[in-house]
Amino acid sequence: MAVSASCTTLLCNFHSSTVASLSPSLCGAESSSSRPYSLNSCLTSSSAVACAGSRRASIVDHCFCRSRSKNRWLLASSEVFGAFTEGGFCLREWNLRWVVVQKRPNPNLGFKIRATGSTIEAKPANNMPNEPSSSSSSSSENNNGTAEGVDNGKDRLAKVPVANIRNFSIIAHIDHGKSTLADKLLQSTGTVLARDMKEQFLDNMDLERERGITIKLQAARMRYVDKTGEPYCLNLIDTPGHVDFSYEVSRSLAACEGALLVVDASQGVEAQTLANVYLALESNLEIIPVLNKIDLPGADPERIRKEIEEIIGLDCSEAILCSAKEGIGIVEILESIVKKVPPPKDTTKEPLRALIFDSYYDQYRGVIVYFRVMDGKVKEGDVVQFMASGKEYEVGEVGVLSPVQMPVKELFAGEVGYLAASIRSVADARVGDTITLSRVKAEKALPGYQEATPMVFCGLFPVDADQFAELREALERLQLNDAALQFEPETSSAMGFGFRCGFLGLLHMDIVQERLEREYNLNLITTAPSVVYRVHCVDGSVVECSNPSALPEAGKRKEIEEPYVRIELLTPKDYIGSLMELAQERRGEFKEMKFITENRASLVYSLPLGEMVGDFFDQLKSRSKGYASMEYSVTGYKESKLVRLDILINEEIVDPLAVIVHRDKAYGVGRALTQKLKKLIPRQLFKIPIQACIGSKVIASEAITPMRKDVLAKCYGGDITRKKKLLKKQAEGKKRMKSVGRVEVPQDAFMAILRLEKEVV
Ligand SMILES: Nc1nc2c(ncn2[C@@H]2O[C@H](COP(=O)(O)OP(=O)(O)OP(=O)(O)O)[C@@H](O)[C@H]2O)c(=O)[nH]1
Repeated sequence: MAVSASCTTLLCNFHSSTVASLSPSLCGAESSSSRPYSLNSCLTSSSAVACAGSRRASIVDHCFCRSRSKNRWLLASSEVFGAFTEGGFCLREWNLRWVVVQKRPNPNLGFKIRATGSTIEAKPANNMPNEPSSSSSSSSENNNGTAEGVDNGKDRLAKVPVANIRNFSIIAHIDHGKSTLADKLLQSTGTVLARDMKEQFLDNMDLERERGITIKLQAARMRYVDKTGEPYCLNLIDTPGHVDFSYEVSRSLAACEGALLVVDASQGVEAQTLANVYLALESNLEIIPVLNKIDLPGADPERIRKEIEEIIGLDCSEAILCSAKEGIGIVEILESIVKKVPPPKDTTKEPLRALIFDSYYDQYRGVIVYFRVMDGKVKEGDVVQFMASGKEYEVGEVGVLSPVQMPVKELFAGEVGYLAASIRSVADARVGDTITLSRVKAEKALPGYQEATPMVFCGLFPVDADQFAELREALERLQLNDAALQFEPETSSAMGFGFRCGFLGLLHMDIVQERLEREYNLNLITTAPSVVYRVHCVDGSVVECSNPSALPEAGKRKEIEEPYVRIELLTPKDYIGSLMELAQERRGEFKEMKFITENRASLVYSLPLGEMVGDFFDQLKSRSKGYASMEYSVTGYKESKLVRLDILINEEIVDPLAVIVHRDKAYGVGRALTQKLKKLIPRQLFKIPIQACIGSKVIASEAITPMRKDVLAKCYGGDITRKKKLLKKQAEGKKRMKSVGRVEVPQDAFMAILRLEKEVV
């Protein structure tokens, strides 16, 4: 039965908080849901616009109000898919939207609003094929949980029994196709409209799209009706693949019961495939192997199937052959998730325990917390307590991520969702904390996550000193959504005021720096990255030092320890030699080598982390023609013969150029660094000496010759005394300039150390 209504073409846009403050009875409207709405303000809003064009939109979370005086109905929605961009009005914002229709639409049906020319039609979603609509929170109340007449995208907010919930994650080595597969799953379950689909849908940061990598984990709830007609709720948690972000992977795995292990059918098992599989096995997840990219000419699924069995010991007889790009094998994957991933335990009756796996700060709603309900249930209005911080808040909204936020009434054990409770500080609701109810507290918190510890540090200084306050604010904001980012103020005689910042790795550092420059318009100078050294002083104290220029004086130090990592390299056998050479050049201690298949070997080294911060990864890729991959984990600290190498430019120490190096490499580094700086620093009108020193001992020196003005140009003839006088005056001028002159050190110079390794070793 189609309910269609031609209507006045009025779309009004309100912020939910304004609307929600007015009661329907006050403004002459009846509501079919318990939410209050303001009809009057809706109708008189100046932001009402006529909708032209022939775009379509589907509406979720709708509710109806009727004007008593006029026989008209309003359809309100907290979210509208599809963009009516005509007239400069875009529906894809986080506001309540209203559409005036003349007949009351049936609230039990999902709706699509079709805008054609100057009319809007409201039709039940079932009658509009090809575009997944969604029903609503009201539909979740009405839905009886059957699959009859429902396609997958619709009713994804509907409650299904716990036995029909599947929480899973996708793990893979970087670029093996996680995000592409996630896109296809969203699309084929109708969670995202075909028209709205864009590559890497879950990667919503600009940087993620540009670089084609996943940085932050994302979650999406899908509805899948299996071949027998049984509806399932699938919660997908997408994870990043780069080694810097393996911390995020472990967080998402803790919220799941199963994982799709995606392996590129031409490249096979890579270092991070292994690392992530071990993480998944540790968390007792059901692993479903998926061989992706079978459309590639070089794909050899049979070989890779064997490789996975040999290396990981996982039964791959039922591995799914897939091409995420071409959409092959997607239904098999969905069926397999439903059949193989175990449902969560039904612990709804127990006191609430929900594990926070992510959070971010929204400037209007406070901290938004993403969590998985392990036991119990939580609903709007509940007073919850965050067990680690002890803070209590009243829940203002709970909802699911599908993948945009969609409010629901209640979340039960096994479900994944978000809550907003006007939480002011991220510290109150830390990732890894357990949420419980304030009136019925859980006895024990869930095991949380280890805190992410920054491994790489560097100084960030604004080029323009006036931007210091802006830099602090920008870092504070970024930190709200990136718990792994650390910073503290730092002062340097050469660079002025700035911050010493800690990152998970070089990629993380690069991303933060780029976001600061791009999103906050800051012009920054970054110093060379360094690791945290542990200095044992003669007076018995132990100092942790991430800033080479702050290393205690040689006389005060007893010994310096540096962090070591266990690094595993997976490489085709042809490159074993060159990779062993690379590891040894970087002071690596050989641990073991084994052939994981006939053609591929795994090399394990113990290596100082400081030697990896630099061009190690680039070297690994270039020496193996891109075929090798690596994975590392920090093992602890070890004593090393380290010294601080200072760089003096124009006889002044430039703190940010100081580096901590191994004693045996100091001369090589000193020489290469001074030569490199000579090329990078522009010539001045005076001579600039560049020296590398250990303590007061100069171990390498270079000089930048001055630019010379020809002061004798106008001095014709042979008056030698006049010429001498002019030259003397010029020499004095240069001396004075040298004493007061500032040498501008370009940004490239601070990064020179990163590109030295090849020249030194
Ligand atoms: N030919 C082919 N290419 C694919 C397939 N799946 C993914 N790709 C391509 O492989 C590249 C990497 O895919 P992504 O989905 O971004 O890989 P990812 O594992 O999510 O990478 P990260 O998010 O950085 O960890 C992209 O260029 C995709 O277009 C496939 O089935 N066939």
